[in-house]
Amino acid sequence: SYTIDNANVVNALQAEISEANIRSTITSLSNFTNRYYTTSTGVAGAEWIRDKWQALTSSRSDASVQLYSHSWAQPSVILTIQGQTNPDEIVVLGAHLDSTVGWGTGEGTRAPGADDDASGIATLTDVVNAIVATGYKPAKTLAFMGYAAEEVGLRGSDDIATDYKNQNKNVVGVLQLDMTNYYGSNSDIYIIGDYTNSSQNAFLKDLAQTYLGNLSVGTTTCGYACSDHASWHNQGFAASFPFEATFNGSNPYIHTVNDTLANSGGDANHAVKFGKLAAAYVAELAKGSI
Ligand SMILES: N[C@H](Cc1ccc(I)cc1)C(=O)NO
Ligand SMILES: [Zn+2]
Ligand SMILES: [Zn+2]
Repeated sequence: SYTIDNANVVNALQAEISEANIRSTITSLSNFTNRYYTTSTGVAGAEWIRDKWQALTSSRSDASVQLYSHSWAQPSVILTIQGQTNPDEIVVLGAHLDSTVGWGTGEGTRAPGADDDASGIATLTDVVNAIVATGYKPAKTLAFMGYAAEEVGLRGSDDIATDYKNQNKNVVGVLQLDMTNYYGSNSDIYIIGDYTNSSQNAFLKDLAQTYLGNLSVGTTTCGYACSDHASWHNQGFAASFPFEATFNGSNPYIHTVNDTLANSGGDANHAVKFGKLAAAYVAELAKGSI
């Protein structure tokens, strides 16, 4: 069951969420020629995230960053922050680090993937920064994950979710961020209703009402396994996916060379909302203190 009683931590984390930080990370990631799962720049993009998360958490003895190898070139990246009192309970926050322009993407193909999904990686990265800046120590373990090869069948998250299930890891909740920065519909945040957990979705809505009262929250559905949340859902874990818009209002430039920051409005203002929601999710699910 979900409780909302850690406001001092939520407020402190939310105060650190920065449009400039998120925009900077989106820019860095979309500057790789592509982040496709089989290319040298796809591997380099994953290593850039590993280095970034490592640098952010270098002062934290409770944090470690690992590459997670797959059967293809591009690894996934997992940052683990050990829980202080309930370390066996794991809260997962994920986004995918690969990009594509569809069939024929290969070495040298331009695929910036600014919204899909540099925006999700950048949003999570700023939550990590907020955790370090505030000195927040979670009661439960946090696992921040950058998934490889989402665009070719949710393959990186499928490997990891299956592995965690097989190891009987106690994942108490999963939050997916895929496309957070294109403000395409009337409401600010849309909670995806399929391949997700309905009670965790209600918790997200409560978090938004409590801590993001000025924002409007809607619901929508994908109609298929449209991002990495489905990998966790399929293994029986509670997954949720707050999304940038309705299906029809979502970013029309994705999977093209035009998925750029400029075509997402040129700033990270929409992504900030998801950073603040993710911060509330962390503090109220993983609990702990500053
Ligand atoms: N299909 C997804 C993007 C996507 C996700 C949800 C909705 I509603 C519409 C579009 C993708 O390309 N993920 O990488
Ligand atoms: Zn995509
Ligand atoms: Zn995506």
